Amino acid sequence: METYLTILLGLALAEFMRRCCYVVLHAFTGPLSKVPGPFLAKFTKIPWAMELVKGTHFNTVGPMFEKYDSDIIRISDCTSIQKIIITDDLPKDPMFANFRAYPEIPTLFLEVDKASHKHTKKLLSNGFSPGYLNQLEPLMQGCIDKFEKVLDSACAKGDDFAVIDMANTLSALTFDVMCATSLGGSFDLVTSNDLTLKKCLARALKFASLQSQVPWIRLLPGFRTGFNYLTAEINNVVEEIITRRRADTGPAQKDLLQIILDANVADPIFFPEQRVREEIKLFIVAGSDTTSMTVTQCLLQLVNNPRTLKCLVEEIDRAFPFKNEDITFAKTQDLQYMNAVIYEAMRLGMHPATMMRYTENPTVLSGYQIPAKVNKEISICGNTLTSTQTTVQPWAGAAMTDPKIWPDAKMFVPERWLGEYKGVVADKKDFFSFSAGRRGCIGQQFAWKEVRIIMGRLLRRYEISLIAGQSHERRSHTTAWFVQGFYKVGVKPRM
Ligand code: HEM
Repeated sequence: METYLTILLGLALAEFMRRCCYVVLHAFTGPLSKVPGPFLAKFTKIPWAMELVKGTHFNTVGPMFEKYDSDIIRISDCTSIQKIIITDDLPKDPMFANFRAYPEIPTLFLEVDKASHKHTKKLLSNGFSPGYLNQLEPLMQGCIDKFEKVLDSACAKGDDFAVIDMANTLSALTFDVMCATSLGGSFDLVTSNDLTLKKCLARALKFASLQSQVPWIRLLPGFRTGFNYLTAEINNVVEEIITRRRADTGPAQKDLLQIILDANVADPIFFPEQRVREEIKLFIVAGSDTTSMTVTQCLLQLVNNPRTLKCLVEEIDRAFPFKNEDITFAKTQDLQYMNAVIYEAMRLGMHPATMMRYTENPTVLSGYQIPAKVNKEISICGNTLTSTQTTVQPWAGAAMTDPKIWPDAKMFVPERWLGEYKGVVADKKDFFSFSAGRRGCIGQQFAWKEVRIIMGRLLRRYEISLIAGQSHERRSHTTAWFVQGFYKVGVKPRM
């Protein structure tokens, strides 16, 4: 018995030593060994995975760029990012399959196969055509009417001004807008101020991050039950959305929800019943907190930069001289200063970290030869595979605050989008908040309309002010969130 045990231990030790030798050899002679990076990253991905699960990668990778890259090759220069996502249009990293709730059910965002993605995008793009988006305006305006009522009633209670948690109120508003315009009806969260769904979505996204880094977690007993428990509220909302529409005997609808349901009827193999649910969840996630965070980011910058706030309010007052004038998609579209404020707030604060691609052929990025073939083990949906790719991750946050491209890169200067600033005119090709190319944001025009109209209506009717002493620290699990859990702004009706 003792001999068997010794042999077994010997074999385990030999295997351990073999793996260690492989890792060391790979670190110093492998195809990526010449690409600079933190020393530890040559041997293990664990520190990075921990950052990702905590949501702090967002804050820590930036400083790493000043010195390093790492074993996923992070690319921080604008030209190489354009090459990755537009010119070469590299395929999406298979690792994204690990983010799926069900390994075999993709969504538009989590589809990694080029042909299937193209097919899905074609199916869903009718829900984003310019003509169709314009028809959504009354529904969007209806949600903002309710937002104004909430602000009015808070202001009526306050002596001087009301303190509004804009991060959460706007999150409720954009959730309502998404459901009202595209998913069959608002849940009026802005009025109820119910944060249950928001918390549920945040839990689900955090869990998806964990699952992407530790894919075998799915194999644990009770995993599915636990996950369903964590996401119960959002699952109920999705069921309600589907049941409501399927029971509707009124005139046929043509919204995004109907497009998704029709895709299931037309091809239940490509678009099974569970996929209907997953796509609806995707649009709720992709289309609400991204937009609310953008508006919050604009407000945060404006209350901290009174001169800019004054210029923007003046522009809005010139365009809408009468307080009760309709503030519409069409009339806000050409507000130059407003557009510049939104671009600049997004440049500083909306940095997608999800644009991972892989190199099919050897390619030069940021001056380094990146091989197409790196033998490394990756885990996809719980199965370990030997991958023959190099993952490249465009790091938009570093590119959009690169001092070589943006003078006073860390400062909020909307004027750079209106003409020359310190000898440089901002180039929209270097702006990646919506990504770009084939995998760029399908909801970009939807978001622009929504952000402009919320900002226009808010600043035309209310004076906003800084509530000092708040933390701006954020974390990210696919979408960003404030560590303090809120962002407060002072609000007072304008005379
Ligand atoms: C200001 C608000 C928004 C921002 C900053 C934003 C940003 C982004 C970014 C960066 C991507 C690419 C992610 C990647 O490649 O990994 C993306 C994709 C996507 N966005 Fe948005 N988005 C916003 C609003 C919206 C809205 C309103 C919708 C829907 C109504 C939406 C739906 C989607 C979808 C479905 C994808 C996946 C597209 C694909 O993979 O083909 N987004 N978004």
